[in-house]
Amino acid sequence: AAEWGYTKRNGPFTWAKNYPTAAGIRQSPVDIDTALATSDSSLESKPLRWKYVPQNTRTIVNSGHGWRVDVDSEGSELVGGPLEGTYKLQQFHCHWGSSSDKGSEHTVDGQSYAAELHLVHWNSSKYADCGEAADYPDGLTVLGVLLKVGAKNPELQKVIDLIPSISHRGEKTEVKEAIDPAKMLPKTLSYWTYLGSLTVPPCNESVTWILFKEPVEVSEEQLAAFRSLRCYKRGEECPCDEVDGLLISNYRPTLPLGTRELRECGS
Ligand SMILES: NS(=O)(=O)c1ccc(C(=O)NCc2c(F)c(F)c(F)c(F)c2F)cc1
Ligand SMILES: [Zn+2]
Repeated sequence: AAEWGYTKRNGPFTWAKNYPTAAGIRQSPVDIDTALATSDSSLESKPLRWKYVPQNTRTIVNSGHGWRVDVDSEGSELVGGPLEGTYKLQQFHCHWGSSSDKGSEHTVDGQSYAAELHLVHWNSSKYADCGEAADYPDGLTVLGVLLKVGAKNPELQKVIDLIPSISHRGEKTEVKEAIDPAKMLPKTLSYWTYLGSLTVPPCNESVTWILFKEPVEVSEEQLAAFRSLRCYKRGEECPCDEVDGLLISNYRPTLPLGTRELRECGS
C-alpha cells in the first residue's frame, strides 16, 4: 500500500482507508476551545513531575515524516497531573507547516502556531515497552509544546545542527551533544489535558494528551531547517508530489473533541 504522508494523494483525509482507527471518536489533534476547559482540583493537587537523562538521547532519524530523536527510556520518568503510575520518555519529534502561520497540530481557540513539539512517553507501570503500551487506552502520554516564531531556541539548535546528516528518509545519526528535553519545556507549567490518539497512522487511541499553555520560541531559520528534510530515500526518485520531496508540512488537521472532557491545570 502507498505509504501514508501529508500530500493530497496520501494525506490525513486518506488515512482511514488503511488505518480505520483514524476515523475513531478519540482522535488527535483537536482545537482547544478554552471556554470548554474545566479546571480540576485533582490536577492541581498532583503536580506534573518529570526527570530526564540528557545523556540518554541516542539517535536522530529522518522517519520520512519528520525528524525523531530516540531516547533510552531508562532513568526517565513522568508522573502526576492526570497520570496514574509512571511514564518513561521514548522519543521526541516535531510537526510544522510550509509557512509559520500554520504547522502546530493542536490549535487554541482556532489559532495555529508555527510548530508543535511532542515528547512521547509510555506507561512503564503497566506495560513492557512503548509498542505494547501503544495498544492500550492508558498506554501513552505525549507532552505537547506549542512553538511560535521568536528567538533562536538553543536546545532545539542541537537538533537543527544534525539535520544535514539526516536529509533523506531512513538516515540516522548519533546525537553526540546531549539534548535535555526538560530545557525545551515552557517556564510555566499550566496545561490542558484530554484523552486522544497518535496523530499519525496507525492513530492508536492510546494517548493521554498534556498540552502546555505557554508557547516556546523558535526562529524562522530553525523552522526553515525542518522544511529542508526530504521524504524519500537517497538515490530514489521523489514519490510524493510535494515540492521536490521536501517535508515542508507534516501536521494533521484537527478532529472533533466530541463528548470528550477537556481539563486544565493552572491559569
Ligand atoms: N504525533 S504523536 O501523536 O505524538 C506520535 C507519538 C508516537 C508515535 C509512535 O510511537 N509511533 C510508532 C508506532 C508505530 F510505528 C506502529 F506501527 C504502531 F503500531 C504503534 F503503536 C506505534 F506507536 C507516533 C506519533
Ligand atoms: Zn507528533
